[in-house]
Amino acid sequence: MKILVDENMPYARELFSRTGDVVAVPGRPIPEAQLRDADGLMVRSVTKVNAELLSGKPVKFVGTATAGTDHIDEDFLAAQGIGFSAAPGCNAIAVVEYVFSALLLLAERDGFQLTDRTVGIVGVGNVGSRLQARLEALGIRTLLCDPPRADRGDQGEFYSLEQLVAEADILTFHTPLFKDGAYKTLHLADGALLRALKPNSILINACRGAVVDNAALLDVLNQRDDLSVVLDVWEPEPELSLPLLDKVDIGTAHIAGYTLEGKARGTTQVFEAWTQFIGQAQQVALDTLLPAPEFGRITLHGPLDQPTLKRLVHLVYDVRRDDAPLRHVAAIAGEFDRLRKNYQERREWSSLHVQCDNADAAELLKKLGFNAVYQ
Ligand SMILES: NC(=O)C1=CN([C@@H]2O[C@H](COP(=O)(O)OP(=O)(O)OC[C@H]3O[C@@H](n4cnc5c(N)ncnc54)[C@H](O)[C@@H]3O)[C@@H](O)[C@H]2O)C=CC1
Ligand SMILES: O=C(O)C(=O)[C@H](O)COP(=O)(O)O
Repeated sequence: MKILVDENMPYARELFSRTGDVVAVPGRPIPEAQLRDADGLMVRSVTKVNAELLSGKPVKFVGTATAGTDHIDEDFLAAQGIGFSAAPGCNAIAVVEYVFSALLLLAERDGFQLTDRTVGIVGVGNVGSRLQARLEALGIRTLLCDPPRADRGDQGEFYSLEQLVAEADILTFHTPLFKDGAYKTLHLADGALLRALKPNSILINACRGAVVDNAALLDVLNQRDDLSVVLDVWEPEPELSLPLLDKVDIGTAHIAGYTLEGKARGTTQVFEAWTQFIGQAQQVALDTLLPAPEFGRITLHGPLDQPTLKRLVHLVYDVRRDDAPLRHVAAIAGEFDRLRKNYQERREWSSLHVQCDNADAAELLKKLGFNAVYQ
């Protein structure tokens, strides 16, 4: 059995080689000749999987080690009887921690308390719901917008996008990219929405670039200098708008989900789906794969206020480490993907063991996802 895996999938070689011969390939562009005798194809979001790529090829199963699936023609796969699995939720914690890193940075820069702000979350799935839980643990008010969930009658209070725009100080997008249909998200944040944002709002997009109309955003930023903008994703990628990058407060190369844990979960989720598909079901415990983190243990004396939380969060991950390199190389063809391929190891907050001498601080840090104890 031959299995093609994207070279940007940690642990793929060691896992998939348990079931066949593994060939690691770049995802953009994928070397199509390698598909002529491949049984399995494991991709990331940069590979468009459709009739053009797979017609006439023997591939029987496609896995994507990602949460988003807009790069996959699922109807085509189903029509051809090709098995498919994505990795829902694999990197949701990473995206949440990216958002926190950015917000704590902007709060320090602009001198505000996050507890004085209302956060509107658009798309309340794996990312959005974890973000809500952590914000609420800190006492930060959230407003949720998720029409598919509201229409399904899911528990919770859901608001319209218009209500979020009218009330939220921070608006953060965590939807899939749907190009059409009842819940279309293409250009969900269009010129009218962007112009209507409250004064001094923060806009965050860490889902898919085209959920925010990037040309309209640049127009609005040329007219309004009160907005702060955090963009991890761009329209289009990898050729982002350099004038827009120049205008945003934080700009990164689609790496919000790139913790080692998040990527490894993506690999293990599709590996488990593949082994089930070929009738050799296997399960993988993530902690048997991951190395010890660079910073493992720290002692926190006293209570947890916002500046202390910011220092702790930034010890694990400071978003500026990804903003500066993008600005440095964005004008050079191929560098967006190179930054992503050579991504410096990043870990999740749970990798940091925090010993606290304050019981409330320990309790809160645990709720936020740190490995905290009171002693
Ligand atoms: N920047 C990055 O590195 C990453 C980006 N993503 C992107 O973020 C998206 C969300 O990720 P997850 O939370 O894991 O996905 P998910 O599928 O768990 O949640 C998406 C939520 O959006 C909701 N939704 C759908 N249409 C909507 C609409 N028109 N308005 C408001 N809400 C809508 C869905 O009902 C669902 O609850 C992914 O589809 C992916 O494109 C995900 C992980 C990493
Ligand atoms: O999971 C998703 O959806 C994402 O956006 C991934 O973090 C993107 O990473 P790549 O698949 O493009 O490496």
